[in-house]
Amino acid sequence: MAESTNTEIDLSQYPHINKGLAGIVAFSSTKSFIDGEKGELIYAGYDIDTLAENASFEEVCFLLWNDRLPNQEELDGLNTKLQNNRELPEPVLNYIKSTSKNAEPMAVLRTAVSMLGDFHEVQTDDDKEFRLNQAISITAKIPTVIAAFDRARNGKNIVAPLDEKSTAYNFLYMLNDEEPGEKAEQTMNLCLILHAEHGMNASTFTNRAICSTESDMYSSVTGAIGALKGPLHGGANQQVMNMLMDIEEKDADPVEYVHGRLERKEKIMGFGHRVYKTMDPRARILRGMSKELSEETGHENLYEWSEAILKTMKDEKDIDPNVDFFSATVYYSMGIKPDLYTCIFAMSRVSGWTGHYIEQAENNRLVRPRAMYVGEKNKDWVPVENR
Ligand SMILES: CC(=O)SCCNC(=O)CCNC(=O)[C@H](O)C(C)(C)COP(=O)(O)OP(=O)(O)OC[C@H]1O[C@@H](n2cnc3c(N)ncnc32)[C@H](O)[C@@H]1OP(=O)(O)O
Ligand SMILES: O=C([O-])CC(=O)C(=O)O
Repeated sequence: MAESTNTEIDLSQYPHINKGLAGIVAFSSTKSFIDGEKGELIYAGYDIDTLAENASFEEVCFLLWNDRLPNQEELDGLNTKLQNNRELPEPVLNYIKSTSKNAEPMAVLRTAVSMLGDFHEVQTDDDKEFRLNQAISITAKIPTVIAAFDRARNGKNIVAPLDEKSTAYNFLYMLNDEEPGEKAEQTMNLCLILHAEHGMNASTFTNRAICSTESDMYSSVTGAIGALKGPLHGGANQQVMNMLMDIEEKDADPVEYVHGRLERKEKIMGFGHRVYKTMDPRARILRGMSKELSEETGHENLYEWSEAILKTMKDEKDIDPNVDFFSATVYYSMGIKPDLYTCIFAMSRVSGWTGHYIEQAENNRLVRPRAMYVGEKNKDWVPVENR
């Protein structure tokens, strides 16, 4: 065995270490502000409640890409561009058709967005215009990928995107092959607004780190999708639904169920947040939607269990729900399959990711933090036959 001759770490090289980069401010940004103590969220100057009440997802996209709201002409222009960019290139569609029935939707989305990079827009002289065109193209195509995959894996015909209507309407239309009602469109629009942007979360950080190497937007969004997929981030919404389904299958009492998981030191998905120390304002809005939709669709039990879980988590751990907790029952009430929930998150968050990409590219510095080396040093080389 090689002998270690030096395990001392020169701490002067490392002023501090922040596991998980907690509390580290690495970028300045105009995209969003979060007050974790008050439970406040602002996108480019507008409170989330104001946007939830008044905006369309497309207006939020414009806001995140331009730091201001569009006038009517600009909004019409953006809507037309999004509508005209929804179709997928044939090879991407063929890939989606070729995926296995059991493929993870987020993995398919990640690969499809990566493939879309092969068909990227023509570089224009104006970098900003080029980046905006790419942001529009990716944002327009993600719903088509998700709907096409879901229909292909179920042996159903793939529904071509509409060249009219909102992102929310078109997505539900492609997914179900029927025109959505006004309520369904409004609900989906609201969900897209609520998930669009959230500061330096793990996927946006990943996206900015990739952008900082002067890599392209498709690579950044592909990486971000990979980061969002994990259950500690966007993947939690699917896990919330799995938990509710598990409670149903086991005919369990939700309070005892949560106690059991906490005793086993398991996390309850949809709870806790790195920044919020109170109720996530998006969860507050989604909570109301969940109640209303659960009652309307006869899934009151799921909403009641959610409330029982919320109370137990507050009483036992003083931990509040995050955006992923009530979004699960909202999507369920809309008849959407649980394994698509994180994809719908990505369909919205792509607006924030691409907004941050544009911001990073316009004021770039390579993202390159340090790691504290805690391994050994000065080991002697031992030839392979002697190890
Ligand atoms: C869109 C989003 O990404 S929102 C977040 C979605 N993710 C989830 O819902 C997954 C469940 N939640 C979590 O895992 C965490 O709360 C995170 C990852 C979101 C935040 O993590 P961190 O800021 O690193 O907090 P950390 O995981 O260290 O938790 C602090 C303490 O609270 C506990 N805790 C935090 N969240 C939970 C939870 N959901 N269930 C049970 N205990 C929890 C931890 O066990 C830890 O306790 P300890 O100090 O006794 O060890
Ligand atoms: O901010 C975070 O860490 C996670 C989150 O809520 C989000 O990305 O919406």
